[in-house]
This record gives sequence, structure tokens and C-alpha cells, in this order.
Amino acid sequence: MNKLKVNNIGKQYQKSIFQELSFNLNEGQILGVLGKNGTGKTTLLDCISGQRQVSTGSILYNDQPQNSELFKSSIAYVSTTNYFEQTETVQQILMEYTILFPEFRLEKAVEQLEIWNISPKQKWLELSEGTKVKVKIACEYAKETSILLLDEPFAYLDYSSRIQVKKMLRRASGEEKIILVSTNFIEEMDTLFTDVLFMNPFRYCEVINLEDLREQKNMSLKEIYEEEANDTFI
Ligand SMILES: Nc1ncnc2c1ncn2[C@@H]1O[C@H](COP(=O)(O)OP(=O)(O)OP(=O)(O)O)[C@@H](O)[C@H]1O
Repeated sequence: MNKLKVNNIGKQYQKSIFQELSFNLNEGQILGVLGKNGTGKTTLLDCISGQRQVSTGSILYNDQPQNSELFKSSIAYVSTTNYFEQTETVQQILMEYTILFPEFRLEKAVEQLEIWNISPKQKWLELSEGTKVKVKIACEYAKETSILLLDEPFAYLDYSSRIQVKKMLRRASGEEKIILVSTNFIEEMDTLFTDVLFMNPFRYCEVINLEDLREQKNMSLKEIYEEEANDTFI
């Protein structure tokens, strides 16, 4: 069983963003990283991806540290950073991925773009913000990695696109990926997440199984989120 192990990590800038955060995730799990603006959702995903360093603690994949080749080649990350040239076409982006990432499967990305009706001939600058997000998701999903991180993938997506992306993520989870999604969209996520993590600087944070939590409280994820927010003034 492949496992991501987050071991007592903390991140500090001038102030502490999070501390003593520990959890394990296995293949097939889809973790929703939730919490108000500024609670450290992006920071957490950046730390797991290796784009930022944790201040304390460690992150392991199958017992291998973040600087190992195994770890680096196991992570795909849809971040909010804009990493493509304005004038390059989607086709050129696909070629770059093919050259840069041995784990990238071109046919899988092409298939996903076709499902979403995105033409490879279009230039990056011609794409709407929602379409740009979908191109990034298709490219990162098409990397054959065990871990897929997505930072607020739903922000620019319309309702039907959100449904499409959720469908794709469920498929990815069936392909035995470990998936972490940060989002401020709570309402439609009961049917996506297997687990949730409420980021809160004033409280001990842990990963909780969503089905158990909903059964225990007899509430939807949105109601649980609101209760959490009221409880702690986050
Ligand atoms: N490079 C940095 N230097 C100092 N502080 C930073 C830096 N990057 C982020 N922060 C701070 O860390 C905190 C968490 O930011 P982060 O972007 O991770 O939050 P978030 O939960 O993703 O927010 P949002 O929902 O708005 O995207 C914020 O207070 C932010 O100002």
C-alpha cells in the first residue's frame, strides 16, 4: 500500500501558519483541505510538493524523504502559479511536458482535453481562466504519479466544469492516486472527498474521514464547516 506520511510538520514566517500537523494518506483517498482565507491551505500543498520547505517535521512517501528521486517523481501539482508562456499553444505545452517529464503520458492528456473540448491549437493567452485551469489539470493528471495535489482547482470553473473535474478526480482516485484538493467550494464536495482537514491556526488539526463525520453529526459538509467556523471564529 502506497502511503504519504506527513509527520509533525510546522510552517513559520513572521508568524506560525500551522504546527504539529500529522496525517497519513493511502492510495484512493481524496483529502479536502478546507479553511478560511489565509489559514495555510496553499502553504501546506506547496510544502508537500517541495516548492516550499517546512520549518519543522518531515514528509515521506513510502518512507522516502522529499529530496529522494522516488518522492520527486511521485508528485504532480496543479498550483495557481502561471507557468506557461502567453504565446505558446496547448500543443506546444503538451510537447514541453513530454520532453520534461518522463512520467507524462501524452495520450492521456490529449484524451482529457478532448473530453473537455479544448483545442490543442489554441494559444495560452486566448484561453479563458477556467480553460487554463483545465489544461493544467489535464497535464498534471496525465503524469503517472501516485500523488496529485490541486490548489483551488474550482475557483474559475462554472458549475458543469466543476462536475466534470470532480468526475475526473474520482477516476484518478480509482487509479490509486492519493489526491489532496484545497478549496473554498464546500457545497458540492460531499460527493468528492473521502477525508477532510480543517485548517485552523487556533486548534489542533487532523484528517477526519468524511463519511464518519457526517454520520456522527448527521450534517452535510457545509453545515459541519459552518459549525467549525462558528466554534472557532476562523
Ligand atoms: N512568502 C510568504 N512570506 C510571509 N508570509 C506568507 C508567505 N506566503 C504566505 N504567507 C502567509 O501565510 C498565510 C497562509 O497563506 P496561504 O496562501 O497558504 O493561505 P490559504 O489558506 O491558501 O488562503 P486562500 O484561501 O486565500 O488561498 C497567510 O497569512 C499569508 O499571508
